[in-house]
Amino acid sequence: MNAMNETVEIHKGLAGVVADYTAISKVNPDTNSLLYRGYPVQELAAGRSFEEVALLLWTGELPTPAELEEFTRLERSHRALDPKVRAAIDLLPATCHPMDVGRTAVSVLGANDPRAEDSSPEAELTKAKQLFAAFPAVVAYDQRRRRGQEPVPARTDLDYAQNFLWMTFGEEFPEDVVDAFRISMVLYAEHSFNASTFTARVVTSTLSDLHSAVTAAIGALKGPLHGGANEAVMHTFEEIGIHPDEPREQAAARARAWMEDALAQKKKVMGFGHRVYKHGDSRVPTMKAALDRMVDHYGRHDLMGLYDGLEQAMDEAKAIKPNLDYPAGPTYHLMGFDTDMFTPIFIAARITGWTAHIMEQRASNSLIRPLSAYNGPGERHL
Ligand SMILES: CC(=O)SCCNC(=O)CCNC(=O)[C@H](O)C(C)(C)COP(=O)(O)OP(=O)(O)OC[C@H]1O[C@@H](n2cnc3c(N)ncnc32)[C@H](O)[C@@H]1OP(=O)(O)O
Ligand SMILES: O=C([O-])CC(=O)C(=O)O
Repeated sequence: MNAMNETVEIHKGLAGVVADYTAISKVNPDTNSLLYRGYPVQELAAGRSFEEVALLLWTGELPTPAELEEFTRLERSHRALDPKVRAAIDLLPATCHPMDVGRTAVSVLGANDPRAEDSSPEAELTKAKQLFAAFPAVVAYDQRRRRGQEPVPARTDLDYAQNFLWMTFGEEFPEDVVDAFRISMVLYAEHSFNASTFTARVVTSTLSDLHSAVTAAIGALKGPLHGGANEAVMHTFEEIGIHPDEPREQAAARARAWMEDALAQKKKVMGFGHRVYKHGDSRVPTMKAALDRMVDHYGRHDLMGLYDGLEQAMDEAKAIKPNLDYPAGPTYHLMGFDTDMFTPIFIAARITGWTAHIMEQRASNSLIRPLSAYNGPGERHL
């Protein structure tokens, strides 16, 4: 049988392909920078709330005090766990991955939204805001039910980051911990045409609805080559062995040995490497600084030993740098999140970027449908 092999240039994984314009963010690997609507992400992480950053991504501008107040009111009034979502989650086994819970929750929210099929710009923005407000309760409820704990009702006197931690743990956290969490949300919010955002745009390009696009994006985020890497980082630390009282240098030495062995076996180590950044992820220094503060806060220098040991050994062997998932994973661990809740936290952050892209795609739509080159059997007949 003759195989057909069309000779065309293939862009495997769409690497290097520019698929469209976007005005939402600019990832620049040459200057190692990331701009949200023109603002450096480090500046936003230093001084802006996650609520302000969400509005910036959706509307293109930072909100006026009045706009922020209006959004704050709406966001705080949509924080409670929807009973229909709770009922759907309760039907899922505690053995399923929390990303499956997040995906199901968004799907249920969409099915119950009376404006699900209304894709006018006003309806889309409202749906984006409501999803932003509703999702933390899903993460909080899921972690608590897996631990056999009762849910903690949302509070309207706390900001987004404070309330997220409150609903998850039923306690108020010190300011530096809340700040590290807020910073992680800002850094995770948006990153141009990454795999999950592109998925959301593909779904939107068929003129499907916002919740369908976000549900699909969650599926793409789950994989360890994308968002799933933040929890995989913690699994690596666990495999190496976490010993809270171990001196930093000793932990570093064990981590180095583990990495040398992993690379000798040609393993991919999650939390390192990036499709676009080849000299380091623009967001890592800010997230690493937040992690350093958490390590001091919780007195867990053993974790920095593991962190440094892996990073140094990877750098020496392959010059591959950490991505945002590398410092984010241990940061969430120190705050007390269960490891498999890390990627659902990423959903909560990226809902902003995804929905901004859904609105942008819809405003200037063209069906996303690339071509393929055929390399199967030549024509044959029964
Ligand atoms: C928020 C985010 O989503 S950030 C990304 C999170 N994902 C991860 O951390 C997963 C681990 N990293 C990876 O798998 C990759 O670096 C990716 C998928 C992120 C980017 O990959 P690509 O741009 O396609 O690069 P590719 O996978 O081809 O790697 C190029 C080379 O570097 C190596 N490499 C890249 N990343 C890693 C890694 N994490 N561990 C070991 N080797 C690696 C590859 O094995 C390959 O080596 P080779 O040329 O000898 O075969
Ligand atoms: O841009 C990417 O390919 C992955 C990433 O870092 C992100 O989505 O934040």
